[in-house]
Amino acid sequence: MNRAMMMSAAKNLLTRYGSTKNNIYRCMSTGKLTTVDVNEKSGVAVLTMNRLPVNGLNLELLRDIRNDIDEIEGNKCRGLILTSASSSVFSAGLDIMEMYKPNQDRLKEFWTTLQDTWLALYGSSVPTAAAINGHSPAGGCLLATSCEYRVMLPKFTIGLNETKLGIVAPKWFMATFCNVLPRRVAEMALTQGKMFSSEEALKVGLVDELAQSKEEAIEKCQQFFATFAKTNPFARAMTKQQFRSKDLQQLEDEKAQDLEAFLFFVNQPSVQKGLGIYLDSLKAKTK
Ligand SMILES: CC/C=C\C/C=C\CCCC/C=C/C(=O)SCCNC(=O)CCNC(=O)[C@H](O)C(C)(C)COP(=O)(O)OP(=O)(O)OC[C@H]1O[C@@H](n2cnc3c(N)ncnc32)[C@H](O)[C@@H]1OP(=O)(O)O
Repeated sequence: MNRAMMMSAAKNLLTRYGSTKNNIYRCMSTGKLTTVDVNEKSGVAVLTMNRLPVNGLNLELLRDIRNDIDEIEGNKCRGLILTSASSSVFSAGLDIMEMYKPNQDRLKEFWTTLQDTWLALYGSSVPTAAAINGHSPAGGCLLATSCEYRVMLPKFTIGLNETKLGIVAPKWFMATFCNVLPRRVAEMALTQGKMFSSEEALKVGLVDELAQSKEEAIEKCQQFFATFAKTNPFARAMTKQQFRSKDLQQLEDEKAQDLEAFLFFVNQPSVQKGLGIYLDSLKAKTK
């Protein structure tokens, strides 16, 4: 984060917390594929992804999540908990249909919106946590690891499985993973495309706690936010943003090249072939 960005972030935060210390605001859901419910007492917003069956991250869902994050920030919420309306899938990651035989204009818009959603979530000044109430591969894992804290239900899986699909996780996916896991564990898991069970994820630190139900997971996320009760929100947010500034700045600087690399990679005939085979294998499962 450069000096100008830092000053602007500081100004935003001062405006937000300066005069509103004791007020609680209600956030409104902006999208059709998400809902946002605010606990009026705690001021914590629960952002629920609701694109069933698997919360595949298509352009519209990403837009809704992005707009919700902006609204939650703007409405001075005290925390953001990301979760899913499905009882078995947090998010299946990027909707592969967006990348398979794509319309090129939409493909550009899709990737740019993913970049912006990540910048907004990873760099959010509001405390963030994920209540991971289902499987969370690839882009689902990216969303969860972009948050500051993770509580997961048992018997699901989470990880960056891109190498198993013949694709490469972009640098900022990897940086997000490395912000959570020891570097050695992250490198092994990334190269293997490893999906961790909930129990394994807890053991390596990919998630912070397990919970037996979604309600319990949300409660544990709220308890995490309560650990900031005696901290100054401005100092807290600036510390988080400075801690993450290298990763954020890198994507800000390389956004155009990252988009170009994505477009080039996705349009390779061998990648298209691989995506088609993978989609068929997913569909064959349900027959
Ligand atoms: C130098 C490099 C520069 C740039 C890099 C370039 C490019 C690439 C980077 C891209 C990074 C990619 C990130 C991703 O997120 S890719 C997506 C990865 N996701 C997965 O592999 C998950 C696949 N899904 C599953 O494993 C299971 O669906 C899941 C989540 C465990 C749930 O299982 P279940 O409840 O049994 O549900 P089904 O499998 O029956 O699925 C129901 C239905 O949904 C369809 N579906 C599932 N996942 C996806 C998906 N990700 N995209 C699109 N569609 C999906 C599935 O086919 C079923 O469809 P149907 O029509 O049969 O009902």
